[in-house]
Amino acid sequence: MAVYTDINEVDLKAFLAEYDAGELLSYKGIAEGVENTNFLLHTSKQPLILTLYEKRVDRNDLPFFLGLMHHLSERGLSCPLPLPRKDGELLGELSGRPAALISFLEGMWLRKPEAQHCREVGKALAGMHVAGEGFDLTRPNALSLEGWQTLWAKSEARADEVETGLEEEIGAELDFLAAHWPGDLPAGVIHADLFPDNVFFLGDDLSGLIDFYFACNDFLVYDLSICLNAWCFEKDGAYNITKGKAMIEGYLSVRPLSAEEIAALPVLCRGSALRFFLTRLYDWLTTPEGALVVKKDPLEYLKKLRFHRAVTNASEYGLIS
Ligand SMILES: Nc1ncnc2c1ncn2[C@@H]1O[C@H](COP(=O)(O)OP(=O)(O)O)[C@@H](O)[C@H]1O
Ligand SMILES: N[C@@H](CCOP(=O)(O)O)C(=O)O
Repeated sequence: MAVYTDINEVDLKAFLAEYDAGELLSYKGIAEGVENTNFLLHTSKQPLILTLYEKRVDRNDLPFFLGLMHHLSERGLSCPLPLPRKDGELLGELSGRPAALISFLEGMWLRKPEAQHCREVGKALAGMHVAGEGFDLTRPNALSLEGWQTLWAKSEARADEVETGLEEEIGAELDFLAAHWPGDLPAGVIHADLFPDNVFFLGDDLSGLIDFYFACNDFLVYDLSICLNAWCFEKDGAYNITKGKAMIEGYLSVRPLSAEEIAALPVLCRGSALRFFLTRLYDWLTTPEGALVVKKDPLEYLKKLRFHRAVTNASEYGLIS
């Protein structure tokens, strides 16, 4: 559940008065999500999402996230559009938190995505990469090689509580990735968290992408590796090559991949599996029992990481050369 900050009607009405958003009819907290507090608002004009940015989001990054949604939306990507206030600002404040109003996106996320949906996600991801060209703000990826080391330093001593031998295994993995991470690949704005819960569908049609709060600048194909990890494994831990093939074909139908990008895919998949393992491990070890947020299982990503370690060629992900 993710309603960390409560709001009252008087403050909300005062906040809304800064926008040309109509009269407030109703509002309710949204239980889903991990990072921020979200409310669904109905006004006399339109449904809206109100997001209050919580502590883990750096206030200095908000112009990047909100500006990016605006940029992508203007270029035809279906994603939430931040509403400007009457003074032109995209950001306000409510209950002591930075807060924004964004447009409501129709659709719901798929609990059991199939290969055809993975194809749509591949297309939409490449569409986002193309639409992101020309966005003039930049944000380095705080969750790449350096950030992993920082996170690991906070969890390393207790890692073996989760599985014996982890301290050694992850230490070696970090060394491997530091030595083999690609130096130069096509880069741009990536979503960096395009998991099933951040992609909406209406029936079998993809209706839009949400949750740009990990977006940053990095290798474009790294984003594809994140999606292969998030969408193409089954509950039993097996990689589903049919889904992977569909996702890669969908991506390639919009944006080609160079030989260097293809060759780098196995190591990038290792990196993205490690990235989600590390954030989950940190949360696993530090979230107090009884907290209102659902802790995600780090071992799911350890299994994926071990799978990628055995991959020698991108064709094992379903890529047909
Ligand atoms: N623009 C939107 N349109 C419709 N629903 C949204 C929108 N943004 C967020 N939501 C709802 O709020 C939930 C949590 O949003 P999300 O951005 O993923 O939060 P968090 O960053 O905390 O993980 C989503 O699963 C969805 O139900
Ligand atoms: N996708 C991440 C967690 C971030 O959650 P989100 O609700 O912001 O997408 C994971 O699965 O570890």
